[in-house]
Amino acid sequence: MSLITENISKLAHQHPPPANHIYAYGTAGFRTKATVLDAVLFRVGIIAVFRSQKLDGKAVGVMVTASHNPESDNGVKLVDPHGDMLDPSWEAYATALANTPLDSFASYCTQLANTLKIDLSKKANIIIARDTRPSGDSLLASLKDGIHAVNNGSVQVEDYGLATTPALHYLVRATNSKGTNDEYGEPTINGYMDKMVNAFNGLVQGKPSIAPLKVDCANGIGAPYIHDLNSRLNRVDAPLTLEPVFDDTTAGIGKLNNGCGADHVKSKQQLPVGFSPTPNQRCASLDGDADRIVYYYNDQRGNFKLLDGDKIASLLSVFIIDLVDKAGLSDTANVGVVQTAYANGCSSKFINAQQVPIKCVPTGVKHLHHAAQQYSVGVYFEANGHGTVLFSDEFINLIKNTVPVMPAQQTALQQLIALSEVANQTVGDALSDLLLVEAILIQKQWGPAEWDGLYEDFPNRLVKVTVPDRTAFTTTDAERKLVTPADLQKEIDGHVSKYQDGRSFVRPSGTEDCVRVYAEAQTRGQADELAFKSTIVRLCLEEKIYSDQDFDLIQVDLNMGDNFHPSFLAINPAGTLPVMLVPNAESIKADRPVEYTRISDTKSILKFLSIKRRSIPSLIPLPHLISKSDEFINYLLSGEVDTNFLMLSATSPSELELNSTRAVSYLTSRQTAFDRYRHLCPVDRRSWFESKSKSNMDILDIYRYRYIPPTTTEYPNDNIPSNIDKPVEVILKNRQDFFNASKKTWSNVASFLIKVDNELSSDHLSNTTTSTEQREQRGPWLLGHDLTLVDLIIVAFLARVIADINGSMDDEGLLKLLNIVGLSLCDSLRRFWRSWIKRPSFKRVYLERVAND
Ligand SMILES: CC(=O)N[C@H]1[C@@H](OP(=O)(O)O)O[C@H](CO)[C@@H](O)[C@@H]1O
Repeated sequence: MSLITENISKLAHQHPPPANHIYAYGTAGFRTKATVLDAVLFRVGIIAVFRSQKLDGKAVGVMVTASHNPESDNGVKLVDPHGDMLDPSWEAYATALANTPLDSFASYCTQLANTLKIDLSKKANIIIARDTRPSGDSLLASLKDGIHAVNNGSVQVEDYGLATTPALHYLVRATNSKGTNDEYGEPTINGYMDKMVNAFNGLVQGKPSIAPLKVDCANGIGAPYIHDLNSRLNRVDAPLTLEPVFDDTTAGIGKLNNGCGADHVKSKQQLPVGFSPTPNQRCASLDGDADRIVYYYNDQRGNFKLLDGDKIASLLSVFIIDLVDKAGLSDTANVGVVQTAYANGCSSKFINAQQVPIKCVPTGVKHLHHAAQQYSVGVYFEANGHGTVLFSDEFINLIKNTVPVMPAQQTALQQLIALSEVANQTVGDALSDLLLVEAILIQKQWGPAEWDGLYEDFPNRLVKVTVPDRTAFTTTDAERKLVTPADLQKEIDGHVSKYQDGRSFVRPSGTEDCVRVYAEAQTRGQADELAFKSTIVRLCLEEKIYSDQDFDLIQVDLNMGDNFHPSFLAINPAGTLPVMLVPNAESIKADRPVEYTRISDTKSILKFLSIKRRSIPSLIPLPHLISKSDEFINYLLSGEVDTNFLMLSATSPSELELNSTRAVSYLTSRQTAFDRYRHLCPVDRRSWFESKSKSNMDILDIYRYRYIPPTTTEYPNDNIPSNIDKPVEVILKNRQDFFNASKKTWSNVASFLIKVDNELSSDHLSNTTTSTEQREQRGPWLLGHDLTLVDLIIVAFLARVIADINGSMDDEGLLKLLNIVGLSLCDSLRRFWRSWIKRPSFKRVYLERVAND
């Protein structure tokens, strides 16, 4: 037996493994109850030395942490010399070593060293650190025992004590690259902080400050780091201040990740326990080793709003793609986003709409990291907030060597360089992500609601299911489809097909003994997305019994500004909905490419649909009632009671505040669409496009600047943001005009409802006065017994306005509307509404979606 084998054997016996325990080096290294980890840590010490020796003495890292798990857990993971995760081929050796019986352990080590052709006399360099868990100290001692078991006198250990996981990754890369052409930074914690903070300062220099950020440190190692970061940021005129909370790192009192931290916030979709931020206060939570971060806020109505890894990736990718554009590099560089199956469908839709490619990979950061390396700039994030932005070496060379020809290009290049230095290039890093997000928010002067407004998440659920054997579940297509158990996927598909935009998948967890079931569907707030005029057409299709085979229904997402996309403008240059394309029969018969006729005004579409289905009762009014019908239809389509404006309207400062979240969200995503599609807009539509963009921006400004007090003398001056780009008088005047226009529109609604109610209770079938009884019998529709187009238009209007005031599609909903506009009674209108809500067409267009919620 060699001296080393003897030494390993002797020390291994001081760290015996517990009986009947199987360990696996999973997505996050070894992770389990701290009480059964002693032997694992010892053995990881040995594999770390082997790894370093195999790589000619390059430094490898060992981090002792169980990240977001409870305080009683612990874990360990290895870091390769470039600062990334352990090479997957070595995960199997680590697993084998951890599970080898004590008696054969020393000989297995020698055998493994032989197989891997490791020269045990070579030097090794190990960098270690741990998080704040009470078990950390003794586990670190076991790790050191393992390292020294292979010590031939040339094994170097650098112990950084308490550190975050990403800082350790940084230290490993910085140590190995020191003195080379690719020097990553000073290999100290100070160097790590300095690199990020200096680059951040460059990004925000001269920008006005934004509100302080509350940072929940999960009572973990992030706490001292956030305090340190704050003191580094805290210079005169600093645009950012951090306010740490949950920063008690006293070990052993059970506070770590308990009721706080990123995992609590993300998985429970709740604030940390006992934390009550003020409305619109920007907050962030780190996890126990500060490699994850999620943001959130409570809106004005007290609703909790999560800004998770998907929202962070969206914010970053939009910002970066814009800089790459401005730097004149869009043709040479590719920006991509990497997500997992857990990414919310809306985030993928949003990112796709920015023409940024998305790659979906299996869960686990190593997969994301690897895929992101394929892009010039790869943004990767798990929905849980673990991620970063990778800049390829070629791209870094490109931005450093491009000679700018314009000041804007120079700024963009400088900002890209700074971003690449703020972003941790080795692993997801809560601190670095925080600085990236904050730099963008400072540049845009955005609060959380504006950021949140990029898109609205599909509602979703993530459920853990304990099964007897999770290995029975195997998947394909980046874990989005089950291969086994047989037929389960078919069943899932069957369920999913019943939901619009539904998506669901089941996969075995890589870190816990369970399978995870994820589901999302487009069920909330759909009424908002429904264009009033488009639902009239859908009602008409239902009333005239058109089947699915008769038409293709394509939904255009107004929330995302899809109606300003060049492909939509090619169909309808007016950018309005609905629009109908009717294939030209001659072209079909002549067997040439099908030509279409476009019908883009609601009235003509309705007439077309009604006339084409003659066998079914006509919706066209009798000739002598046409002018009456037109009077109502023309009014509703005239814009006097514009439903899109009503949705955004506010008649007073308090309503402005109350509506701000929804309005800012809607207006910001539209503004993003304008900015995105501007250069693609056909020349002859440019001035129209700009006027649309301007009126959108004007209303957005009214909401964004809602904090500016009406008379500046009454309030302290610091209530006025220093970055406003309009004179205060103009802002105040626009706001007042907006209140007036809102009041006028709502009063038009009231007058219109009274008019409809009067009309419904009058008799225009004959000039003779009818008794009340006869009136009751004359049918609930506006023109009498027969349902006509005007009824469709009125009910679609009612449904849209009721949805916008969060009313229900029943009697209560109408009463709520009547109450808001100050009307009572309106019996005939209520009867009209009740008749509608019973109709199958109404149920299909409005209620089936709600039922899915
Ligand atoms: C749904 C989810 O959040 N899964 C987490 C969790 O993996 P599972 O394989 O799902 O247990 O832990 C991993 C390691 O921290 C993390 O990368 C991953 O995102």
